[in-house]
Amino acid sequence: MASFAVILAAAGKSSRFRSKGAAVLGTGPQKKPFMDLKGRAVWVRSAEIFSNREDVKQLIITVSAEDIEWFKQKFRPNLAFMEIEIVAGGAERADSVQNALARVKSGIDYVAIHDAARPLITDKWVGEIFSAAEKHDAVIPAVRVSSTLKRAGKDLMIQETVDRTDLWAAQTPQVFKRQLLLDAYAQRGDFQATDEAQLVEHLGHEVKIVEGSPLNQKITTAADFRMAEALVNALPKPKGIQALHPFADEEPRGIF
Ligand SMILES: Nc1ccn([C@@H]2O[C@H](COP(=O)(O)OP(=O)(O)OP(=O)(O)O)[C@@H](O)[C@H]2O)c(=O)n1
Ligand SMILES: C[C@](O)(CO)[C@H](O)COP(=O)(O)O
Repeated sequence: MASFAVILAAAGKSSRFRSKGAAVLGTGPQKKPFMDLKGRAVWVRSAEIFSNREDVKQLIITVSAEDIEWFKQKFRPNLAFMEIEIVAGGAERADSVQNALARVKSGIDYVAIHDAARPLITDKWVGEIFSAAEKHDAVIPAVRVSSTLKRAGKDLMIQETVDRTDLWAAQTPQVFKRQLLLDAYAQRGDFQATDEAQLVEHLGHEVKIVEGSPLNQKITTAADFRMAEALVNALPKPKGIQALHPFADEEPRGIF
């Protein structure tokens, strides 16, 4: 069986989430990975999909250095149960991932990087992406762009319509052969890639898309959080988690 390390990126500032007038939700940092999503924190919902898997041999989460002590106290049971290592995040997402990548054990075959802010991931989708990674060494989930795309100036006046043919919106978990990702980051310099695939593409290595689901949305704004609240109980529950959480008895209202 191939082995996977999973890096959960959760060290962002959530600046687009904490928009003006956003309700203060509970105590602690008002950051999206820590928000309670129908009984479980956003990051816990993302992590549990991976921690349940036999092929996941290491779980690392990036947390902003300023939040680490609070995070350790607040989520001590979850961290202990899922055996998650905490790594201090960096200024940008790529910095955070690089910090975590340095901690991946040498015997691991593949590294998956998942936005902790994508809590609606399912075991089925992860299985599809992990299987594809064993064939292609570098894979990402993505969905076809379905809206017409416009480029606009700062005045929001449209400058052009962008041809959306063959355009895809990248998602996570992005999965790579461990050495390939190490090589990609070694070449990074100070390039602030917004996803890991860009760095692997820069190496000239092919990256394969696995068609994903629009339900694997990233919580960026408060409106995204409200959408996630509406969707979360419609998704299949992660295997083996039912007995551990207070909302386990809620039947998923199937939209699948
Ligand atoms: N320096 C950073 C920036 C982002 N992330 C993580 O990467 C994921 C995707 O990033 P994004 O949605 O942009 O989160 P934020 O950077 O927090 O959002 P914003 O740009 O609104 O501040 C999130 O789970 C975020 O916590 C990270 O680990 N380290
Ligand atoms: C990695 C990602 O989710 C792929 O779409 C996206 O690039 C993250 O961007 P963000 O600005 O860091 O949320």
